[in-house]
Amino acid sequence: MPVTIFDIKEKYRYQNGFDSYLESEAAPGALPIAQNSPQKPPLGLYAEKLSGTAFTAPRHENKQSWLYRILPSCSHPPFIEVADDTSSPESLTGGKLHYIPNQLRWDPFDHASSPATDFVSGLHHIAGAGDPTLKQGLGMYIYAAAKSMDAHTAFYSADGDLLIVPQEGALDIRTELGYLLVRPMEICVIPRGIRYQVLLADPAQPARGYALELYQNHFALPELGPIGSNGLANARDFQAPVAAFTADHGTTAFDGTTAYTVVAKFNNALFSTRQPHTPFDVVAWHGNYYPYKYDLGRFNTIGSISYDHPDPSIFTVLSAPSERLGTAVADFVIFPPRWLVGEDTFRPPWYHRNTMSEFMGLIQGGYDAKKGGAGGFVPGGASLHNVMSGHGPDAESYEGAREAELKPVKVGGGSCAFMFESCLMVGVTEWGLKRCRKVQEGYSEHSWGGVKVHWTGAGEGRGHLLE
Ligand SMILES: O=C(O)Cc1cc(O)ccc1O
Ligand SMILES: [Fe+2]
Repeated sequence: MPVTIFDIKEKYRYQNGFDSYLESEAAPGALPIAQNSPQKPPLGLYAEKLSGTAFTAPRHENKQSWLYRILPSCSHPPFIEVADDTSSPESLTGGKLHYIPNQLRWDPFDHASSPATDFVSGLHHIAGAGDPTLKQGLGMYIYAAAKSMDAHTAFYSADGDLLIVPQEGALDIRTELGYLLVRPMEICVIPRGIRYQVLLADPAQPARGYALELYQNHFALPELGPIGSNGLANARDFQAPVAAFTADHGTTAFDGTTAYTVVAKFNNALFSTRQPHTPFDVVAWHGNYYPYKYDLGRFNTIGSISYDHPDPSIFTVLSAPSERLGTAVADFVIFPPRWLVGEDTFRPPWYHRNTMSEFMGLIQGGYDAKKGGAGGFVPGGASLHNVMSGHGPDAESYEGAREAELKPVKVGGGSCAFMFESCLMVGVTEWGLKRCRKVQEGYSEHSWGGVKVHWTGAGEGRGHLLE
């Protein structure tokens, strides 16, 4: 049957709200009224709770959802570890982490080299910190997929919440809780444990992008302080799916004729099991633990309308707090097109050494502090400026901005860079340093080797006490 616009609209209906309490049923009467687990849930469904925080987490942090499904997700044979050959391009494990103070930049990462590579086999661990077994830290990933995941395969991660940033190719993501269409310039978050399948929205358009896995805590909207009650990413612009299910449940859960594969990411290793029933059999759900998407074009950018370049925290879309107030394990920050009007101001980012680490990527266009083109900072590439690794505009961008006429300028029309910023020192995997073969030789020399001396003062000096 040809797919019609009506089908597409039905498939991608959303409910709006960040951290809201939502509910959806794909068959009338599937949600129990006024209780969660009746003796016999409606329509012969099973009730299953999915928790995203400890049962006893404070109310304002508590995240749970109730799923009403045809069969419970425990009904599967044991998981078996998938052999991981780290020399294979399909290896998720990036290898040991290397901690180095040098500035690093990567050319655009390759698209999938094999037509058989899907989202899971094309997911590469590039950098990270901490440990999923301790639920501490984060992992950063690059993905490249040439094809949709098999229609009978679902994936989940026990390691954390995955923030996906498509750079090329729209993703049609089927989750247990419903569908999300995520195009470049949109992002989504799939919480820990939720099973999903990543399909290419256009099978002719291979997908490539970035991802961040949060081993601890969950993303929240940043505080707005004096900005007030609206601004940056507004809660109502986050979209959650509506329930969508298929009734394909085999005969018994353990009969030999297995039809569906479930792949689990567990401590950065992959395990799989096969079961006769589809994991996408959730007929209804309610709760505040759900996958969501956000269109970066809806970001309400705020900046200086007087002078000086503010901290990039004003561009924070989502923030995952650490235990320390105001300090994030992971901030997701974007640099969208915006007006620069600052008077007597060096408008690009200042030179800096940061206690936080900064992993940056470019979704489209250019970035005002770095030259583009071959060997520059280009879409699909990345950079890492680790804890206290000095950086800032390259020499060329500095000279340009120093001399620029300070009229109002729209910077970055049609462009969008982003940053995964973390309070943790970030290690780079073997894949990131070597196997991907994208590290730019001489990045720091090309960028800052040529910074000019503009000093106009004397050859020596010493501070004097005021008399
Ligand atoms: O390093 C970067 O390009 C990211 C960045 C941007 C900015 O406007 C201020 C500080 C900062 O780290
Ligand atoms: Fe920076």
